[in-house]
Amino acid sequence: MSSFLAAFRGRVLLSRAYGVEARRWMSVRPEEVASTSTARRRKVTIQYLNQLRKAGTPITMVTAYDYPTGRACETHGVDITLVGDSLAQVCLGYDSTTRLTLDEMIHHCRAVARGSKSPFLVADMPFGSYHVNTDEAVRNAIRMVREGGVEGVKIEASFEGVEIIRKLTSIGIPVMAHVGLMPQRHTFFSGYRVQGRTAACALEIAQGARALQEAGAFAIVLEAIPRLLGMYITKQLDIPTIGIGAGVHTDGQVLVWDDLMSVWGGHKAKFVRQFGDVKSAVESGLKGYTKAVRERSFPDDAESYSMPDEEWEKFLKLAQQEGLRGAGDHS
Ligand SMILES: Nc1nc(=O)c2c([nH]1)NC[C@@H]1CN(c3ccc(C(=O)N[C@@H](CCC(=O)O)C(=O)O)cc3)CN21
Ligand SMILES: CC(C)C(=O)C(=O)O
Ligand SMILES: [Mg+2]
Repeated sequence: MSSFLAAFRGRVLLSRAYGVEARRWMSVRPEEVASTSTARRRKVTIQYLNQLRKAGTPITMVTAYDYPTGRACETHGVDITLVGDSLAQVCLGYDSTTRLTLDEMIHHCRAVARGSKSPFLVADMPFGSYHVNTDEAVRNAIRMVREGGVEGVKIEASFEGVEIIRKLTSIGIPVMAHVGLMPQRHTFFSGYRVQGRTAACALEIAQGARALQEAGAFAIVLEAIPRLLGMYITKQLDIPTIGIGAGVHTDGQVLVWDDLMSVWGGHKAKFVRQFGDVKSAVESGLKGYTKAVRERSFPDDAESYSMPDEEWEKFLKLAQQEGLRGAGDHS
């Protein structure tokens, strides 16, 4: 499909989903979006992401699980903030994302949403919240939008996600697909394994990705697949691809906050690069604090409060009259 046709089709799909207001809104330049009367006043829209893709400007996506990380993503110009279900492991201490409940996810979405106004805000639908049937998936996605305040949802699925994506898109909930390594299926696959290393498996992933695009996904995460396959799927599709362990030729990249900031002390996948060193900052901060408290160098006078000398003298007299025991009165 030519990119013109794709853009047109995307526009029709979105117009159908969002109505006349969206058609007007979508024809404005992205830098103007913030000043339109749209409710969220987002700077980063689906249209803007597609423009980045067409311009060959890589899209940046980072996970966030709370208000301060949401604020940081906003302040430092991240394009998409993802409330990933990695939340379960890096933030809540579960051993798998499959343990995360929808209520827990929504609780964190609300915090991130309060801190993140301009990046496009997407959240993972937790394991089990979209698997039983399409009606339940719709009901739960609506909760994530209405209660969680997210703009789009992400689901880990290949062909089996087509119907859900079609339905959610038709009612105006943008869906990001996620193929390749699907962490919510780690038990079935006996671990977190690179996917698509054989011709047959690669073909299945490529065809699945195409089907999810046709179903209406606005973007797709490619996780842990060979870089050649990441490049192939990116060329094949008209929607942005966001890679994590899918090589450098995808339209964008995503990493887990705790991985890229070196907070996460657990297993580190091959695709992780540590750009920040929060772990060292935390270590030196806590060591310094506990040492200063123990040697009574914290707090100093500037970090505590004073009172007028005459009030202090009056207080001591009053306290003595009342029979209180205090400073210099312990013997
Ligand atoms: N901290 C963190 N980062 C993540 O990226 C992440 C989470 N947690 N939790 C949820 C899922 C789990 N993910 C994972 C976990 C492990 C590997 C991993 O170790 N993969 C092997 C592949 C080995 C192979 O098949 O050759 C690796 O060595 O990279 C990959 C993705 C991605 N998600
Ligand atoms: C790593 C990203 C893509 C994710 O799904 C998560 O953080 O849960
Ligand atoms: Mg996830």
